[in-house]
Amino acid sequence: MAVYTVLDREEIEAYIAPFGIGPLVSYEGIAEGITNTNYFITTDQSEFGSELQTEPLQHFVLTLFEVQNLNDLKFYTELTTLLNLRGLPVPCPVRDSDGVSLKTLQGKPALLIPKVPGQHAMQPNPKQCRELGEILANIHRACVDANLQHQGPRSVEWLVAAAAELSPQLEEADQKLLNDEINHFVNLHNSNLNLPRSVIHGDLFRDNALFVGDRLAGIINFFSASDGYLLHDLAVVANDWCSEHDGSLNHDCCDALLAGYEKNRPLTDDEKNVWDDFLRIAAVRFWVTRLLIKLNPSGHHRPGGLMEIKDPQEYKNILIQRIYPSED
Ligand SMILES: Nc1ncnc2c1ncn2[C@@H]1O[C@H](COP(=O)(O)OP(=O)(O)OP(=O)(O)O)[C@@H](O)[C@H]1O
Ligand SMILES: N[C@@H](CCO)C(=O)O
Repeated sequence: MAVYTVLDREEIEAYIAPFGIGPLVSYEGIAEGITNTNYFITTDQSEFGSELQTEPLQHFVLTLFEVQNLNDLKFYTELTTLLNLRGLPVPCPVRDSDGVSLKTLQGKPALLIPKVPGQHAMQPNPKQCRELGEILANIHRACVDANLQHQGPRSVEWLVAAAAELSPQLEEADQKLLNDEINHFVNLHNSNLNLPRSVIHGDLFRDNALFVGDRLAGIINFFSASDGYLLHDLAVVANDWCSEHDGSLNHDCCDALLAGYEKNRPLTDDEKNVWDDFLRIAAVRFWVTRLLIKLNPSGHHRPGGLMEIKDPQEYKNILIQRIYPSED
């Protein structure tokens, strides 16, 4: 569940009033998500629309941030507004008449974001992967053009320190797997990689995109966007969107993802040379974050309960399959 902070009708009505989005019709806590508190909000905008307006009800997501810091949220607003203005399917926070979007509710930072229609593609097809690749490339191009910069907490140094903390808690075989991969990554990182970098989404899993049929309606959850290799973003997507149950790569989906991406931003030769390494790095990164939560759940409490624990084994399987791909 992800309603850590419970809101009542009066609180929500008072919060949305300055945004001029019409009176509250309904609200409902969102069960999905693990980090923040989210509510779906429906308002009636008929008083603002013409008689020709066919859909007076408007839908939003009200997010209360349980962990993000204000600096990250200001950057999130700047980034999503820029991408939205570039015509990309990325919703950005609603502003009040003074141009303010970030306010507090129950003492926590909060944002009101238009709801994207559609469903998460939990079993994506190649067409959807291709579409995602095309849009991801355009997001990367927009970030490079705007020369955005924002430091995130998940640096190489963080990964090395996290692995060192985890290692003694793992079985011998897993310790070796983790330490070998970290060494492999550090060696690669120190080899003067000359790869394009910019701000990246960093967590573009299937539950952070919505499709109407095969059309990508929107990408959400840019809350941890920060500086990184563009190729890392693409590898995170490939691992989550293009893996079979045993972790092996679904080549139809992955080829479609890469073809869509390269239509709008061809990979450089240097990027192609390290693609397989980046799939491994992206797998280790999520194996580590999931292990950290699983092995230290008390460090991940929220006001209303414990965070959902995502399965580290899934990412260990993906990692093993990227190192030793099974025969097709
Ligand atoms: N703008 C939006 N439009 C449509 N649905 C949304 C939107 N924002 C959030 N949701 C829905 O709410 C769910 C939870 O949101 P989100 O993924 O941001 O949760 P979180 O707990 O903040 O993040 P995470 O689970 O990735 O750590 C999403 O999976 C999605 O189904
Ligand atoms: N997408 C992440 C959780 C949020 O960062 C995971 O599946 O491990």
